[in-house]
Amino acid sequence: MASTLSILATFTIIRSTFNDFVPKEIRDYLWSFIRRFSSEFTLVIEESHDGSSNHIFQATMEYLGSHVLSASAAEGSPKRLTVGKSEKVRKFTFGLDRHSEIVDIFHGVPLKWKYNADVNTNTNNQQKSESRWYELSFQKNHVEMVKSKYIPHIINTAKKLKDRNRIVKFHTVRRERWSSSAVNLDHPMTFDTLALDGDLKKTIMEDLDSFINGKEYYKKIGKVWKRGYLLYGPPGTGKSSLIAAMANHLNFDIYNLNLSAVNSDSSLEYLLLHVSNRSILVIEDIDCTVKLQNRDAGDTTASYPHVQVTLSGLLNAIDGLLSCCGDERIIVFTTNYKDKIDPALLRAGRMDKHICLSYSTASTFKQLAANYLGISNHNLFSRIEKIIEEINVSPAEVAGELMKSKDPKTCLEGLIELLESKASEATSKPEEGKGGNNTKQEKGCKSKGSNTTNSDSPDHNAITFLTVGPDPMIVREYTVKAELAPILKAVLLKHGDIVTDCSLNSTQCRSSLLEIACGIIQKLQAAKLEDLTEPELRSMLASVSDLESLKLRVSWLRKRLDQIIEALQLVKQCSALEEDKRKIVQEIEEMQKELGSCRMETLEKEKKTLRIQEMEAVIGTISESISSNEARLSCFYERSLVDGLLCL
Ligand SMILES: Nc1ncnc2c1ncn2[C@@H]1O[C@H](COP(=O)(O)OP(=O)(O)OP(=O)(O)O)[C@@H](O)[C@H]1O
Repeated sequence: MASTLSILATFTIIRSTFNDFVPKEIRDYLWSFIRRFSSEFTLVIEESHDGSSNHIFQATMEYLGSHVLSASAAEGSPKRLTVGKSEKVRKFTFGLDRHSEIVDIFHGVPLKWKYNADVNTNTNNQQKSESRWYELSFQKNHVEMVKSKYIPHIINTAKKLKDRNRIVKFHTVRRERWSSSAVNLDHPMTFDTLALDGDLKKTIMEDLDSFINGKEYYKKIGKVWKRGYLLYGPPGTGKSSLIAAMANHLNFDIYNLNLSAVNSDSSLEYLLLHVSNRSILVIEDIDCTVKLQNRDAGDTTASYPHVQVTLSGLLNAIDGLLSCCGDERIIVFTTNYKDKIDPALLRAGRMDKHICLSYSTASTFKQLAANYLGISNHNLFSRIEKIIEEINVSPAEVAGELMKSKDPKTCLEGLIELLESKASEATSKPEEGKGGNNTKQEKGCKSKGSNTTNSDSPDHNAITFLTVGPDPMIVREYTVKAELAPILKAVLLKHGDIVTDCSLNSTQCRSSLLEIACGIIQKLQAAKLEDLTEPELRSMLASVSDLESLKLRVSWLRKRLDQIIEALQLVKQCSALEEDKRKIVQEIEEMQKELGSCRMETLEKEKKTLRIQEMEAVIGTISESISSNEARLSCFYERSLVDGLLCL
C-alpha cells in the first residue's frame, strides 16, 4: 500500500506542476487524449441529480470529511482542507478543498477522489451559481466492486457518521402537537457519570447496543425495530438521568410526552405517530398522568378527573406506533409505583425490559463520590458504606450532599449526618420505617434471573418495601396482606426472589402465590409442634406441592413440612412407647405382689422372677427409644418451627 501511495504522491506533484504551466483548454484536450489509452475509469458524482439533491454526493462529503484529517499526515495528501461547523452537528466537519485529491484504499484497491467546484456566471443577469462534483477514479476492472461494495459502504458509513455527529434534540408537546421548536438536549448525564448498582449499567448498555445493531435481526424475526423500557423506582433514583444517558449514548432525540397535556385519545395517537426515527419517546410518571388504573386493583376513573387519555387509548396508540411506520424507536415509561400500572401496558412487546432504579448502595455511593469529589477512597468511606446499606437514601440525596463543598471531608461528614439522621428516624418510627422511608433492605428490585416474557429484570438483591395503605403492603413489587409483609420480606432476603421462574407472569398472581407460602409460614410461626395435626400439615404440604408445580422455589418449605410431619410421627411413637412402658411397669408391679404371697410354689416363683427380669429389660429398651426420640424432638421444642427458614 505504501508503494501505491508514493507512486500516487509523485504523480500528484508532477500533475500540479503541469497544471501551473499548461493552460486549462490544452490540459483538458491532453487528458481526454490520454484517457483514450488509459485503463482508468472515472465516476462523476454531481451535487444535484435529476433536479434534486444527490444523496451520493452528500454521503461522499460526509465520508471523505471523516477521512481527510486522518489521511492528511500521509505523503501526497492534500495540503489544504476545509473546516466548518453548523448548528446541527456536535463536531467540526472537514472536507477537501476545491481541486484537491485524496486516495482511499478499500479492500486493497486504491480509489482516487477529486473534489471540484466551479462558479457559473450568467452573463445576462450577472447571477452566480456554484456547481460542485466529485470525481472517483480507479482501474476499470474494479467497476463492479465499486458499484456493489464501495458506494454502499460510503452510504452506510456516512449515515453512521451523521447519526453520531448530530445534536440530540428535546421535543415537547404544544397545543397537542409536537412543538416545532425543539431545543438542544444539553443534558450532561452519560453512562460514565450515572451511578448504578452491580452489573445494571453494563446490562442496559448491552441491551441498547444489541437493539441498535439489530436491524437485520428484527427483520429476520419479522418484528418491528422498536423497544420498550419501563423504568421504576423511588424518586431521585435516576430514572430521568438514565433516559438522558440513553439519549446521549445512542444520539437519539427525546420526545417528552406529558399525557396530562393531551386532551383526547385521537390527539395521543397523532402524537405517537409523529415521533421521528432514532428517537426515545418518554412518558414520565405514567401512573399519575393518565387514567391508567390497574384494573385488577379496582381503581376508578373518578380519581383522575383532570385526565382525558384512557388506558385503551394509550394501548391503541402504542400498538399503532409499535406496529407500523418508522424504525429505531424506543419507548420509555417511568413510574414510582410499578404495581399501580395496568399489566396490559407492561406486557412483553410493549415494555420489553423492566428496569428498577433503587436506593443508594455502597457501590453507587462510591461511583457518586468518584464523579462528584474525584476520590476513590477516604477514611470516612467505611462508615458511610456500612450505614448506607442499612437505610434508604436516594442517589439524588447523596449527590446533593456531595455537591455542597469542594472539600471531600466536609461533604462526607455532611453525608454521614444525613445518613445517621435517617437511621435514627427509622429506629424511632419503626412502623413508618416499614413504609419504605428509611429502613434496611428496601433498595428496590426483583432479584436475578427473571426471564419471563415481559420482564427480564436486571440483578438486584435489595427489596422495595413501600406502604400503600394499612392493608395491603408492597414488598418489592409484590402486594400482600400487611400482616404477611414482614414474613415475605424475610423470605425474599433468605431465599431470593422465589417467584422468579414462576409460570404465572403477572405480579398479581405471583403476589397471591407468595401470600399462600407466607400464610403457611405464619401458621407454623404461631404454632407449637403439639398444636399441629398431621392432616393439617398434609394439607399445607399439598399447597406447597401446588406452588412447586407452578415453579415457585419453595423446596425449603416442603422439606421443613416433611421434617415437622416426621417429628409429629415421632411424638406419636413416643406416646405409644410411654403407654407400653406404663403397661409393662404395671404388670411387673402385679407380678411382684404375687411373688410376695407365700402360697406360690418354688418353680412358679422362679418363672415369674425370670419374666420380671425380661420385662425390665424391655422397659430399658423402650426408655432408650423414648429418650433418643426426645433428643431428636428437642430441637422442635427449643426453637420455633420456622427456625432457619427465614432471615429474621
Ligand atoms: N443513579 C444516579 N447516578 C447519578 N446521579 C443521580 C442518580 N440518580 C439521581 N441522580 C442525581 O439526582 C438528580 C435527580 O435524579 P433523577 O431526576 O434522574 O431521578 P428520578 O428517579 O427521575 O426522580 P423522579 O422519580 O422524582 O422523577 C439527577 O439530576 C442526578 O444529579
